[in-house]
Amino acid sequence: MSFSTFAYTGLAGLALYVISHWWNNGIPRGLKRLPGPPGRPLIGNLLDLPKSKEWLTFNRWAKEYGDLCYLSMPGTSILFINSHELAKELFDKRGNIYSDRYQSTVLNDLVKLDWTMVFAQYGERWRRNRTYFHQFFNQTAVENYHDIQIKYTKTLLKRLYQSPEDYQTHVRYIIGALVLEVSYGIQPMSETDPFIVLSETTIQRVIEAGIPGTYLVDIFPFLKHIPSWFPGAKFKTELDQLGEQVIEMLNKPVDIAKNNMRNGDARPSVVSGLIDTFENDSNRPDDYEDLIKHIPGVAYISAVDTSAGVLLQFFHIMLLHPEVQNRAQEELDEVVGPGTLPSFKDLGKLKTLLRSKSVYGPDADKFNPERFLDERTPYPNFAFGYGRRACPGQYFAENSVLIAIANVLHLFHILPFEGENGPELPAEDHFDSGAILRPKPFKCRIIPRSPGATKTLEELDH
Ligand code: HEM
Repeated sequence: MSFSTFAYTGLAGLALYVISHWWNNGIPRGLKRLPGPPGRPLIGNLLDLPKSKEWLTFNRWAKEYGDLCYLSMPGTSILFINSHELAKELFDKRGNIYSDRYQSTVLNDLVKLDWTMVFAQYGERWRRNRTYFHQFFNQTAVENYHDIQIKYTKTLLKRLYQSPEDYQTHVRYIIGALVLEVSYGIQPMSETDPFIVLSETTIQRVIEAGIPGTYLVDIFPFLKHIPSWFPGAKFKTELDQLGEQVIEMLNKPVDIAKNNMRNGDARPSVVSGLIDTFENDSNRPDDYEDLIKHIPGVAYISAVDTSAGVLLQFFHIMLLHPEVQNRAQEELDEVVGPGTLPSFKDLGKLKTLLRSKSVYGPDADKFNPERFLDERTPYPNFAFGYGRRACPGQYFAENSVLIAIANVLHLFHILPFEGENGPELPAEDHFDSGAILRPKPFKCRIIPRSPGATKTLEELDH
């Protein structure tokens, strides 16, 4: 096929595709369109998708259109579910039909991330991988990681004491190191460790590539068939390279872990646990070597940005709500006492930390952790999703984040940065856009709460 024939065929295909989609607007005949922003001819709601502060637009749509809000555009449609009850009904009760994942052309087909449990289609392969994952991250299994979580919490305290202005780097480092150690038994010594750098850059690129609209091929999936040499097909080479980077990220730490096992100096980890399981199993699956890479790999991909994001939100919230900070510190003083660090046992004795009005009442939008002092208030675990695809890392995440928060609050005050014109506070909505909500960088002061806290910090051995 000559170049021009190919180009014309492509354009004709595009026109047919757009017209047919526009004709029926993605809705089967005989059914009514669900409520949602009206959209434009040909492109539907493509331009309605917000480019920043998405949550504000989503919130406005929820108020305007109700529990269900529907958007359609070439290539895909989106249904927002704006009620806790409806989400429970669909994902918990009807999980057998509503547990699939959106198959992204960029992430699934081109970067080839369909092996990860996060993006996998609902089915046998996903179920089996989730069972293996669960073995290492269920509510009882995560107790094995308490010591490692305490170790990195102490590292965080020490680093905050030495260079509080770099708190964001410290948070990302300790979460990355914690997950590397749990997954592979590897202990990275600093944020410049090659594994940390490789995984940080890879995950960042995956997150960016996954934002709908970063690549046109997400909107016009047929573009994935054009050959890499075709003008304008640079995206294919870029996404191929990203796929190779992901494979490198999966392979390298497993090779090190296996090497350590051969030399007899491996720490227990998800990788060593899987190798032990498969070694003694005559019925092990044919692709067990892949599972040894994929199970810790998916833990790493899913754990770091989410957990670090929540910890960074904690600094943001404490700055904006000093009264909540004081209240939590008073409670820590009562439960833990001076000269000692909060432990996992103490967490059970502490009460503290979404916005569903039907669940939390008319002031659901207000940051008011005291509402959880009332034992009738439902625990907000729907932050981890609903139904069969709900987050399987929830217990590990809660432990990592809560032990760090309790320790930081017990020893430090988080205070506004003193600028030339007085105290500076980040705005309430000072957040980056994207699938994982993270505050944009902001300055603050993190100082020991008392001479006793300084002494405890001086004595830390990490
Ligand atoms: C505070 C931190 C975290 C939050 C807020 C969070 C939240 C979520 C949410 C909302 C989902 C999607 C659920 C759904 O589709 O209904 C999810 C999925 C997932 N999370 Fe987490 N997560 C966190 C930490 C972690 C950690 C630490 C791990 C691993 C140890 C992890 C592993 C996963 C995996 C593998 C999935 C995909 C599950 C599937 O599709 O079957 N997450 N998470």
